[in-house]
Amino acid sequence: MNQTIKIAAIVPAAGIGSRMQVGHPKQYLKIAQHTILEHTLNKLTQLSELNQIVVAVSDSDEYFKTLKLSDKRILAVSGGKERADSVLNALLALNDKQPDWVLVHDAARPLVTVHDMQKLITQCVADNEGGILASKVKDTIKRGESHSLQTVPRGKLWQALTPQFFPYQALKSALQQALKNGVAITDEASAMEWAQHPVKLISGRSDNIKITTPEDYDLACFLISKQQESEQ
Ligand SMILES: Nc1ccn([C@@H]2O[C@H](COP(=O)(O)OP(=O)(O)OP(=O)(O)O)[C@@H](O)[C@H]2O)c(=O)n1
Ligand SMILES: C[C@](O)(CO)[C@H](O)COP(=O)(O)O
Repeated sequence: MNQTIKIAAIVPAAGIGSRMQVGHPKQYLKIAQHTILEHTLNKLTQLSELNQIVVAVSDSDEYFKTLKLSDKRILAVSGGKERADSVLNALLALNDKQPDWVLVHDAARPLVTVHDMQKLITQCVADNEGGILASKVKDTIKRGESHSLQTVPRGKLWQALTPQFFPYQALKSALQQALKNGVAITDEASAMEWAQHPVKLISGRSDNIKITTPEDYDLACFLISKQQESEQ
């Protein structure tokens, strides 16, 4: 990796975790003695390619300051109303650092592997194109509400994961313009697609799950124990 390339990570961690139904932000649920956010940051801090790690936290967050985070690259900024607002706040906070690339990774995805993140970075930098980790759809997909209306052809369907990795200036501009135009943005790639920038699809592990509901938490507890066993 060219050492002159400046890469910053952004961790959206300002959500309330309503679908987890635990009464506090899910990123502070404990798994194997550490919070989900700490597990996620532990993965990111293994990337020597990162110059900064900007964590977007809610202004009402009382938990982040209690974490024992020793990595000097970690910086907290205010999150926003929606995930995209939190990411944009973090992008604006990086204005003085002017990174070349940003790696945006959900706090709620602690299962990501360092290998997958390095693969994403390497392939995007080599091709000078932004991209995302994604997992090819494996199930039959139906469209409908109470009844199936259609079986959706799945040959070209992917589940978007994170990290999502884009040139800093292009992403900041695309996200600002997309939000100003009222575009529905649920990930960084949707803003880049709207702005007609390329979005590479880099195959990532399907167990890089987003912990959203109670059953995701139970699965993540098992998966993290397996990851820790394999690291011993
Ligand atoms: N205003 C927001 C909303 C979400 N996130 C972050 O974006 C990631 C993915 O969002 P999601 O899984 O939807 O988390 P929540 O919004 O907390 O969950 P819910 O939708 O169930 O409330 C999470 O790490 C979450 O903390 C954020 O930084 N700022
Ligand atoms: C960014 C993301 O994790 C990609 O799948 C997803 O869009 C986040 O969606 P959420 O509704 O904010 O959890």
